Amino acid sequence: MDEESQLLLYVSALKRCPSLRFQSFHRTVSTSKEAPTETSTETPTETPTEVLFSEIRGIPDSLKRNLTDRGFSRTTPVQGRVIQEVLPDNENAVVQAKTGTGKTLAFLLVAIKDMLKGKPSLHSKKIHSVILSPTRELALQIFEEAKKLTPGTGIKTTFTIGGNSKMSESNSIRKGFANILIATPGRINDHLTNPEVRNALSVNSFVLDEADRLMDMGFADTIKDIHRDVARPFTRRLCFSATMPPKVSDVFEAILGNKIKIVNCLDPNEPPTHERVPQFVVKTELDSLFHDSLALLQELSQQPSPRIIVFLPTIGMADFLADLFQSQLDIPCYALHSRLATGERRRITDKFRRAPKGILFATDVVARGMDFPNISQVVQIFSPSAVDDYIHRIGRTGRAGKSGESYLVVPKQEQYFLRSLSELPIQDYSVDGLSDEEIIKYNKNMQDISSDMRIQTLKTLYAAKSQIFEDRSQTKNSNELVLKLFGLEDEPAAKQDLMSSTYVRNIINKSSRMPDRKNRGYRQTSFKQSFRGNKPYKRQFDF
Ligand SMILES: Nc1ncnc2c1ncn2[C@@H]1O[C@H](COP(=O)(O)OP(=O)(O)OP(=O)(O)O)[C@@H](O)[C@H]1O
Repeated sequence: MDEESQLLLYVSALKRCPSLRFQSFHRTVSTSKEAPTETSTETPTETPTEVLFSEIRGIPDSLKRNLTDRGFSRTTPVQGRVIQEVLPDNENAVVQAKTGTGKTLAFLLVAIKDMLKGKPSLHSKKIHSVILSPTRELALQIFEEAKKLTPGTGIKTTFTIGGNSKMSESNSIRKGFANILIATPGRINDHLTNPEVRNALSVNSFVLDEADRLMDMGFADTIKDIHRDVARPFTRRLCFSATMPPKVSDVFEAILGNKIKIVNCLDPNEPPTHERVPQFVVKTELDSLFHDSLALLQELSQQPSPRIIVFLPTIGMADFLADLFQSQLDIPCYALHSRLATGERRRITDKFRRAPKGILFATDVVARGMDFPNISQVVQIFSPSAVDDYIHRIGRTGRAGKSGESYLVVPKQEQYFLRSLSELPIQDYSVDGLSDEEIIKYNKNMQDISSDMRIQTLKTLYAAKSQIFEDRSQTKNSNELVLKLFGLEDEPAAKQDLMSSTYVRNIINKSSRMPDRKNRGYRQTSFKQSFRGNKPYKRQFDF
């Protein structure tokens, strides 16, 4: 079968097989003459994947010095594969490797090599590499990585992200202070309406980090628009992520065209998460979810250097639990989400990054790509929206060969989600309950939070977790349990306030109209209305 049909076979297979992931392919559908075009389900290639940076040809001594200064002597497997299979030529590539394995440095090395073109340093006022990130925090992190990598190369790096001064960004670009531009999609798309910015482009590499997330976040058309404005015939397109579900294939086709090299570092015989990250599940009742979460965090806080990230389903929940738990956890608690101003987000991110111990209560704004050093545990309270989210969240710990642990605290109403994790090595875990004294303190802390705040937070939970309340056989019970969870069971005014929300009422009424869950295949609710009324619900991405 010729190479062109290999590629068509591959992309159409991606569309046909919903469960297909790149694991079953490696170095496939490359239409480059010199690379093999076999389609195989074997384990990744035997190419030696960990090479010494000092032995790599094609990167200048200044770059090698900067790597040594970072304490990096040899590549990680994904870096080794990318350096040997992607760096030498100018092909587009899709690279998949587990979380925390050094994908950032891999694509930066390619971008730098592509713009230096064999010269030891660059003297240019043009943008030669555009790197897209789904979140501001990740864009800033990539920016910091690039700045540490480029001293002595003449390469200048800048970023454009929402919440940052657009004028200063535009000046940097127009005055030629940017050869590498790291951006979030919305902001760069704004800048590209400026002809002076477009004239500054001579892009050798167009990189999508967390590529599947970028295409999944409703950005697909924006990504295509940016690609149309940024890419030139000589531009190399690179897509990187730990997960690459097939739903991104049509956008891939639009961006990657018909010359794709697939570099897959996942072993199909291994789970997609780190074997170094033991995974546990705490099964709990809805009304004791906070109690059990607090008890777990108290237990984890006793270890020598507890640095924990707790993922919550909504912004309100992140703020609420950081506030509620702080006085019963003897380590600093931080809340991070997209409703904070960019400056505040940077301050909290930096503070937690430097803290010897602490707990970061966050939404998925830090679920992907974020590299906080020495995260001892990841705790997810409520189930994530999808298996990929579960994998990326876990990937915040166990990075760069370090150890870590993962805990999922899930109420009975969401334990169906565990079926989608059945291939992962998750063990049951039970926490010791809070002592009577701690329960008294907890209840006081809960009552110290205004019932308005508790109601508002509870409403966000209805919005994000409507499926918990849709099951008619459990709705009445679930409504009572969440009121108890928020200490509102004895506050009729609060119940009244909750029921005054159109959205909440619609969910509860909807469940009364729906057949019992046992008579219908469970499906993820794609709710039609925001809880602020009958406006069409636009999935709010918290980034
Ligand atoms: N060659 C190397 N040697 C040692 N450490 C490395 C090397 N390359 C990267 N690292 C470190 O490994 C950690 C993870 O790197 P990085 O954040 O790029 O992983 P990733 O694969 O992009 O993760 P994610 O999938 O979560 O985005 C970082 O702390 C980075 O500094």
